Amino acid sequence: MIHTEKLIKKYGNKTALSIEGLTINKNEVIGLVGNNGAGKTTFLSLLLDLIQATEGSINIKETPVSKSEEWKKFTGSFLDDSFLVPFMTSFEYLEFVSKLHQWDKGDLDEFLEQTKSFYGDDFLTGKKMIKDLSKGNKNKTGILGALIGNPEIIILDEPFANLDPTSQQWLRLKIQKLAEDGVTAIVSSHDLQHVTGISSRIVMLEDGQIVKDVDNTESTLEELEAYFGAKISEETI
Ligand SMILES: Nc1ncnc2c1ncn2[C@@H]1O[C@H](COP(=O)(O)OP(=O)(O)OP(=O)(O)O)[C@@H](O)[C@H]1O
Repeated sequence: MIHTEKLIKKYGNKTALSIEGLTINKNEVIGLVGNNGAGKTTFLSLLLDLIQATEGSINIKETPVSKSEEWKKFTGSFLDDSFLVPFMTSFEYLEFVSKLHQWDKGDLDEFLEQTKSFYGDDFLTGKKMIKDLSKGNKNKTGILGALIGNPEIIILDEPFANLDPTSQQWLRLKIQKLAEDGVTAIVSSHDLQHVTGISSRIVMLEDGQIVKDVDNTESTLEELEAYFGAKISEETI
C-alpha cells in the first residue's frame, strides 16, 4: 500500500531521516514511536508530500506521492494546526472538508451523529473560531477532518495528545474499528499504552533511523517501556 525506498531527509548537514526501505501493507496499523527529534513528524510529512525528500521515493499504491494527487482522495491525515483554518468554526471547517470529499449534508450529519461521543457537547454548536479553541478541541477538529470521506489510509501525528480521557478511548476504539474494516493507519505517539493498544506493528525511530520494526504482541508494551526506560541514568533523577 505504502512503500518507501532509500528515503533521506536532510536539513543542512543534519540528516533528520534515513530509512533504507519500508513497506506498509494494507490493513496494517503502524504505531510510530521514538523520543523527541527522532524523525516521526519528518517521516509523516514526507509521506504526505508536505516536505520534499533529499533522496529516495515514496509510493502510495505504486504511485509516487509527489507526482500524483490521486492518493489524496483516499488518505485522511492530521499532523498539526496548519491543517486547520483558524478563522472558521469547527463545524464550518468540517463542512468544508466534507465538501472536498463530495459529501452532502446528510453524510456529514450522519458522521457527526456517529462521532458525538468523541467531540462532546457544545463543541460543534459553539461560535468560537478554531484559533480560539483549546489545544484539545483543535486536535479533535483535525482528527474529525481526517476521518471525513471514509479514507482507506489514515495518518495521524500524536493524536492522543491533549485529548480528554473519553476522547482518547473513543479514538482507540475508532482506530481499532477502522482497522477491522480494512483501513491502513500510521499513528505516531509518545503514549506507549495507547499506541500498543491500537497497532498491529510498531516501528521505532531513533536519530532518523528505524531501530525496531516488530509485530505488536502481548509483550511489546513492556519491551518498549524497558527500552525507553533504560535510557534514564539514575544519577539524573
Ligand atoms: N524545518 C526544520 N529545519 C531544521 N531541522 C528540522 C526541521 N524540522 C525538523 N528538523 C529536525 O529534524 C529532526 C527530526 O524532527 P521531527 O520533528 O521529525 O522529530 P519527531 O520525532 O517528530 O519529534 P517530536 O517527538 O519532538 O515531535 C530533529 O532533529 C529536528 O530538529
